[in-house]
Amino acid sequence: MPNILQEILAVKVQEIAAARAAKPFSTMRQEAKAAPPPRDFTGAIRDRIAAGLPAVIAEIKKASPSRGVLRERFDPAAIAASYAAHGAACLSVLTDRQFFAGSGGYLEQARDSCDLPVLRKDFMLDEYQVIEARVLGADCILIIVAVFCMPSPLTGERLPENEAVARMRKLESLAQELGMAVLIEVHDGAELELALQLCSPLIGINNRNLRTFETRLDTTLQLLDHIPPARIVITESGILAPADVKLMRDHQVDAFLVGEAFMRADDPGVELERLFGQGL
Ligand SMILES: O=C(O)c1ccccc1NCC(=O)[C@H](O)[C@H](O)COP(=O)(O)O
Repeated sequence: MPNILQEILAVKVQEIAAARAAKPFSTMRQEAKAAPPPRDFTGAIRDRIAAGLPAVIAEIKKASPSRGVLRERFDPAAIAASYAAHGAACLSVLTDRQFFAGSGGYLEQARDSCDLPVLRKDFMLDEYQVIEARVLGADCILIIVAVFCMPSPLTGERLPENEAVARMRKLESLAQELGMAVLIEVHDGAELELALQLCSPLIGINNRNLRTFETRLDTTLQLLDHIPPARIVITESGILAPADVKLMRDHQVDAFLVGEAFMRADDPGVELERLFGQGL
């Protein structure tokens, strides 16, 4: 039985093939030149931390495979404006349609309604998606290391480690060439070893196991000591209460990626302040 990540990747492979057939890579490259200039995603996080504040990447997602529909009344522009008014450092917008009810249009609407840098939250496999992210206006892409450690949806074979790293490096260099930041996401020690072979400073530790959905904040605490101080640790998933924020900050984790807690609230920005305290 394929796990959810494998199911998602199988769909991505088809989506990428269809997108490439509809608009070639070279045309997308041209379109990327006309995209709005990138905003400094890493800088926004560093500035918050340097000021002694939590750096919150506030997520915009209508639904998820583990939770179903999170928010019926879904207006990405209004949510982004509320996040900006209540102290978010950056946005994360789900663009996957089939599993998260997202879209590239949501990213554009969110980015247009504020001046925060935006992460395109999707399952990146191919350079085409990186260019597409920039065309949409994204300032950061996500590289999920688990994606490159899975058996391929096409061949059923697992990539050797050096090949997995080479593929991730290709995506990372293209993103950097286009002026975007890269958030590298890991869930365990083996993935972290591969992530540290890339050069982006942003290391996301996903507390959620994307194969089983089990979410444990301990995941961040266990991996922390293995991350060199030059990298910025971002704890992702399952941050629901002020006590979760305190636990992380007590361990010097000051950057957060939060979705569900905000999406379930009447006003996501007000919930951000409630969770992280006023004065952001
Ligand atoms: O959330 C899921 O169900 C999920 C399933 C498969 C792949 C990824 C998935 N989620 C992406 C995320 O990691 C979260 O959107 C993000 O970290 C925010 O988490 P949360 O605050 O718990 O919404």
